[in-house]
Amino acid sequence: MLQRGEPAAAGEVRTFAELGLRHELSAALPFTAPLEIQRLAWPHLAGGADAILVSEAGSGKTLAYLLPLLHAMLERAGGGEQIGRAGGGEAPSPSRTGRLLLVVPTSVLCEQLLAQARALLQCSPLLVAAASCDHARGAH
Ligand SMILES: Nc1ncnc2c1ncn2[C@@H]1O[C@H](COP(=O)(O)OP(=O)(O)OP(=O)(O)O)[C@@H](O)[C@H]1O
Repeated sequence: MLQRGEPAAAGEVRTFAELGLRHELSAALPFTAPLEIQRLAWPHLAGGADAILVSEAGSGKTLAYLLPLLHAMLERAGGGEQIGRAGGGEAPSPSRTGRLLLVVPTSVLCEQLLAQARALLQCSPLLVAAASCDHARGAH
């Protein structure tokens, strides 16, 4: 479990580039500097470890898990090569990238996460989709 105030394993990095975030993702990101929870989470989640992220509301947890997990998928698909949408290339198969399943408790959060993931993936060939069971079950 990672708590606020713990020293970042990645050191006092100041930018996402210093964390090693792939260009396909950083190019789509409106920020250059990671927030504290994003610095703390990075080495664990990008390295494939399990982690529970704990910090106050609005502290940046969404990108803290989304960026390293998408980064890891692109690493599996492209290794050191940048892979992009240029030329209309096909999306890499899930057998190369792995699949990422995000489960959130409400359809509103689902919509917000979908929009954020789509924005982040505008320069990469990964595909994103969402499903909500609100209408089918009358519950989230
Ligand atoms: N590196 C960053 N630099 C500046 N702003 C950021 C950064 N990362 C995220 N934000 C912004 O911070 C705000 C809060 O982010 P986010 O919703 O991910 O927080 P959260 O911890 O998941 O909140 P909650 O606990 O309410 O779900 C958003 O407006 C987001 O765009």
